[in-house]
Amino acid sequence: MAFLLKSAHVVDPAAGLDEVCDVLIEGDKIAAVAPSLEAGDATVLDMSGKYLVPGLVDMHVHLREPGYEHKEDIESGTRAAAKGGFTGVCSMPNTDPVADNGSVIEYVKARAAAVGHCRVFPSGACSRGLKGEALSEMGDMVAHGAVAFTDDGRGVQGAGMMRRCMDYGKMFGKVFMSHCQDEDLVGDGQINEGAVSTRLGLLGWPAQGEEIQIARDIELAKLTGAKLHIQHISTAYGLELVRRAKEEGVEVTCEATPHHMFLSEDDLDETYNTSLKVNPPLRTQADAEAIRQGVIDGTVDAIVTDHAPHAAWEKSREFELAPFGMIGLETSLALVLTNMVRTGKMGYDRLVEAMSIAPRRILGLDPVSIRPGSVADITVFDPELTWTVGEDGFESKAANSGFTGVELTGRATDVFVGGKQTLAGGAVC
Ligand SMILES: NC(=O)N[C@@H](CC(=O)O)C(=O)O
Ligand SMILES: [Zn+2]
Ligand SMILES: [Zn+2]
Repeated sequence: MAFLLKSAHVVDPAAGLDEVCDVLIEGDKIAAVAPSLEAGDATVLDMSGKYLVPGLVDMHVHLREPGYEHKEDIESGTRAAAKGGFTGVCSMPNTDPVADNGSVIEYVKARAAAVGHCRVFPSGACSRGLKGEALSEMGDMVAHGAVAFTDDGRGVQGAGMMRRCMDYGKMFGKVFMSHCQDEDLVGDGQINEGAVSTRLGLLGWPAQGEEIQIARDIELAKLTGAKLHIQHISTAYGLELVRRAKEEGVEVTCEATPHHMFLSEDDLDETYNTSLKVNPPLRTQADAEAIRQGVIDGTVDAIVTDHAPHAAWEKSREFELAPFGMIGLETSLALVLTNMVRTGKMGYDRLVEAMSIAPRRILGLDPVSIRPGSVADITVFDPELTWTVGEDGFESKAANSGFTGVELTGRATDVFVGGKQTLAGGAVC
């Protein structure tokens, strides 16, 4: 199958492209990129007015399969990813059974190959059963295609355990993605500790409950030489710790979510909207501003969703009993376009770095670029398309978005994965 994508505004800092041109896809590869290409036998798609970028990758996604298919499964989660403009996602291991050995990794890959609407790069647990007690089968998982290690959903509580994970696992060359949460300090904390938690009568979760483990893991990365990636960073000081470590030359990267960039504890009110209950919690407006600044200046390497679907009945409970997490795959690109690019805070090139180039680099995936010979993983979006979150439902099985009812401008229209169209005119194929 061949496609000629005509007259799109191509942005790819890795290829030095920021101009209107045509892109020819033949088979699974990009065959040509030039101002005016002949169609030949190719299907011609007019992309004028749209932006075309190297396929977006979300390196933090909970697909929930195996075990929690009532929340999401690999088909529905990757369907949501395609709708949101993604060509690939990194799946988290907090499934049932936990992805802590090669057979669960193999299962995720096989399901993704059979029913997926995008590529799935599985991550594997650091510790067996996410218990923080014994090492997972890291070598077995890597042999079956795991791209990273993480106990996401929990912090590894013991510093000695984290050290052993890093010391052993670093021989596989994969990155350690750290969910930073000191359970003793956070306890049953529900939202950020401060005036809002006091007013709403909810137990507080101090910033230090996250920052202590960020500081610890940076020190452990220095001790072991392992590659470290801080997940869903939410506080200004946590980001400052990463900034300083980078300046010192430590191999550390970090990611942030749109909800930590564009929402804050001040969005929580007496409605006790459980969609706003996330781990780590929404912080202060100053924290959100610092995270946005970090995305602009590159201290935040990657924008991720931490797409965490839950069934309606699980979220429709008392705030303290509802699980943590919100969905994000279908809103991430639009939120960044609306709040960062349209407002002039950052350019399309920075968006491509944070949502496409950096995630692949951190996970050690093959780079994708808009140039001849590259794999044809491509995202096309209309920067002028205005829509309201949730108005047509979600492709995800879940609806626990913190942005429902918000009007956004910009949306993915077409996606290609290995030359195969997975989103066409806004509809998942
Ligand atoms: N982020 C969340 O609030 N929830 C995640 C776990 C996690 O990412 O830590 C989940 O699995 O539901
Ligand atoms: Zn987490
Ligand atoms: Zn997560």
